[in-house]
Amino acid sequence: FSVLLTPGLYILSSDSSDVTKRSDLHRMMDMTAEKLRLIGGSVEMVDVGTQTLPNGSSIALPKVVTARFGEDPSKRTVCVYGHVDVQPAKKEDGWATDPYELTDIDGNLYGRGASDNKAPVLAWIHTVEVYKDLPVNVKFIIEGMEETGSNGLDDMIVAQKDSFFSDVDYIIISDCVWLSKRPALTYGTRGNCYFFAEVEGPKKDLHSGVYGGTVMEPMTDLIGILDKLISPSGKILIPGIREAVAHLSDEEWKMYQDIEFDLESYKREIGLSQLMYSNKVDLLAHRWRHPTVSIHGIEGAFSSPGTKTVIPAKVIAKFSIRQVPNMDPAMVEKQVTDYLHSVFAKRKSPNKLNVTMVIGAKPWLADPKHPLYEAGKAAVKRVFAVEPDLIREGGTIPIARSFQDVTGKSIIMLPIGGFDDGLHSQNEKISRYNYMEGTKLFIAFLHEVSQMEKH
Ligand SMILES: CC(C)C[C@H](NC(=O)CN)C(=O)O
Repeated sequence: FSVLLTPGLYILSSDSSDVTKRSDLHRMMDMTAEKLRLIGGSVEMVDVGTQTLPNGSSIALPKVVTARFGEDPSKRTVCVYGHVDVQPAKKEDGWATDPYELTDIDGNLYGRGASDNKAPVLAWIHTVEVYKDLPVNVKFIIEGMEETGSNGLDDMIVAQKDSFFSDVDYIIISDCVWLSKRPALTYGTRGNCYFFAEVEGPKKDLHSGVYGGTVMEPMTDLIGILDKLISPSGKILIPGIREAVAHLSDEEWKMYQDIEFDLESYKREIGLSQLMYSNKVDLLAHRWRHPTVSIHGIEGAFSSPGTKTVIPAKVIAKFSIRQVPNMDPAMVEKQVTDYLHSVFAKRKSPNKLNVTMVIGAKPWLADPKHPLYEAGKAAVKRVFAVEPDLIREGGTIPIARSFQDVTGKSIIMLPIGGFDDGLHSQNEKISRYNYMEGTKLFIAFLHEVSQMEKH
């Protein structure tokens, strides 16, 4: 994947959610391991088992790549986590360029996974490569299933807690972006509970002219229950969800208040004239530390151009709920399942509803007063000559909380992606500036960590 930063070259479509692309994902892990070996790492590819597909069959999960550089007991040891799988992307989604051909336009490198998370992983590899004498020991753990919930990684961490992780002092994650043009350090992420809600009716699709009006349609049922998840003003309607949310403390409110963030530029960036909240603190709080429901798509629905007049026999809605302290995915699974069944029952439909939670990732929160964040601030000041923003992230790094709970190590998130990188969207990119200065930031950060007192 060193091809990532060579414009005009093919980037592997390492889409972890599309099982037909699994061979590309396996190649991606092999190339990652090879790159780490080439620069002198002791590399292992850890088998994390298989994945069971909805049809009951199973396929191999991509191996997790671990690497070690240096074993000097007098130095601190950091572990860098990253992922080289990506979200789905098709040119027809509205990309200006082929998502799998890296394209350099005006200093921006466009391609799926450019910012999330291939360039940051590569920047870490280059960091290790350029140091003649690393000031700290560096370990890597690079996975290929982050975008579908880090399947298999939890068990691996538990299994290697007393081996791979035993000498690790700190864990560093660079899988997020700045809030604005100002560099940032991230101390919290939301979790994610991802659901499939399937409504199944007739044994096959039906002609809506011939059968319409005589059957209760699965799509109508599905849209009806989806509409009961969240109100137009963003109030989650599932009983129990809002009650679990931790209160926003005065200290946190003040931190948000002090962050420079311009709502007008935010509107411009996403192309909207109105937001859900019109003041900065409310907006940031709802982006970072309140739950939300997002409806992502409906499998089985007619979605091509044109006018097919069908009644789909079976439709599966995909939606997710971002998790914040003190929500618990197991509890959320029960709340959502019970609620949707009760709403569906009121429709008195003969169709069948099946609700399953396919990802249950917890939120993560660190103490931004930990000395690791002082090291981060010093590194940002050295490279960018400004103080970083201390921010939370609305997205999810599924494994962050397990790293914290299982290994007990302190974590810092050190983003290098730009606020407008378009993660998961059309025309994802990373700028050459962020990539180059970001690499310098990592180099400076390792130096700062080597100067820290051990915690
Ligand atoms: C559980 C999600 C699919 C994880 C995903 N993570 C990221 O985008 C970070 N690279 C998310 O949607 O937040």
